[in-house]
Amino acid sequence: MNKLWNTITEHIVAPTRLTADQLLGLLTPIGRSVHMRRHAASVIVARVQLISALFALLVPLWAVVDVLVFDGITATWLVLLRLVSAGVFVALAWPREVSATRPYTQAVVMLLIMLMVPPLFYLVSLQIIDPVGLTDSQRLVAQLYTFMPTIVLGGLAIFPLTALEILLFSLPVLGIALTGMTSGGAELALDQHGAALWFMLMMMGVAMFSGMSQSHYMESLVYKAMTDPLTGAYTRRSGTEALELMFRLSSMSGKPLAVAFFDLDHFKTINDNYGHEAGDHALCTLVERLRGTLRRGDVLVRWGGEEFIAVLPDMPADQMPAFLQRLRGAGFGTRPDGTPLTASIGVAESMADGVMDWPALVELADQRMYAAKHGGRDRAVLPGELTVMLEGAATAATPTAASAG
Ligand SMILES: Nc1nc2c(ncn2[C@@H]2O[C@H](COP(=O)(O)OP(=O)(O)OP(=O)(O)O)[C@@H](O)[C@H]2O)c(=O)[nH]1
Repeated sequence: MNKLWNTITEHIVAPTRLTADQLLGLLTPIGRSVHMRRHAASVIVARVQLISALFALLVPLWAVVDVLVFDGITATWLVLLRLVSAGVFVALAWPREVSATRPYTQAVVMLLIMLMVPPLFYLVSLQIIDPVGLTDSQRLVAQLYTFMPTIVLGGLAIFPLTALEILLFSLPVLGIALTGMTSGGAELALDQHGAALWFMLMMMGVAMFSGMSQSHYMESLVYKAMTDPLTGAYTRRSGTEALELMFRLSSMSGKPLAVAFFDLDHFKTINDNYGHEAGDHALCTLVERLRGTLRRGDVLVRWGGEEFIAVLPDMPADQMPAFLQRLRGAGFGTRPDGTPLTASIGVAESMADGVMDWPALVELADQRMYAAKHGGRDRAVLPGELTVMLEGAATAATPTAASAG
């Protein structure tokens, strides 16, 4: 079964492989990390600006065709419509910074506005052009406008969007196209409506496939640039960027942000007794276990050699014991001699600790990690200096119950 899955995903998203979790991430943006969301948002904003700049030039230029083909009044209305559309495109193309706090919202709004202009142009053009008594050339130009919603659906393919996003962006465009078809009078017969709809749905499918591949490719590149090659955790540099953004977002939304600082106990003895490779293996196992426990949207950072921090958005201090229970269940892996690998953990939470910025939050978690070390290791110190013992945490096969003291 696994082999079949790998073969399928290898061919679909070659040259990279796709895990079930990654596939879920391509279907819906829910749970995407802030980093990925910000990268996707900056790609979307940049592309919207580029296409809008192009359309800001092309849309008024096409007025020459309207003037040559249609009568004076129709051409005047169409030219006016073109000027309004070009104005919207100019506004979208205008140089601007990607929002530091709400990049995704900005990207969605800009993309939606850009996508709605051509279908709305088509809808209004139906009111301007009288379908009765059109000459051949007038009919040809008018029919070209009916393609606008379809072109927009195809255009979605150049954005790194998930399947759900493509669907949501397509719905208003399809709605306008249907409205246009039903108000287009006798010019478009029902059989043509069917073909046009079928074509639009196909375009939507192509856009979905392309958007998902782009998202996956973008995420792979971003992932490579941001992660530590040994463990796959975020590097300290990308981790601090994520922390800064997540702290700002949590302050704005009034939600708590927690940081758990992990330091493996007596890690040096693994290197000394079994070699550096065994030490590397232990670090990778730790990250794998932590990953299994963290939620989508949590961020795991390799802060230093055998020090890691987990950034946990929307995690109030009173949920920490449950979080530690889950950690205990997964364990941190074993030493080469089979004994459990243990860690000392310091946890800080923005609201319970009343900290004003992310460096203070990390500093506090670090201090509590040291308190856990000095208290005897293999334990966690939480806000309010509550200590949670973690004995046995590393025995992956036989998780034990937590005891707070
Ligand atoms: N194998 C391996 N070892 C590393 C890596 N990065 C740091 N280390 C080692 O991690 C060890 C950290 O040792 P210490 O800071 O003395 O801490 P410890 O032995 O874990 O003891 P306590 O923290 O006091 O429990 C050092 O020996 C580093 O060389 C790495 O990427 N791979």
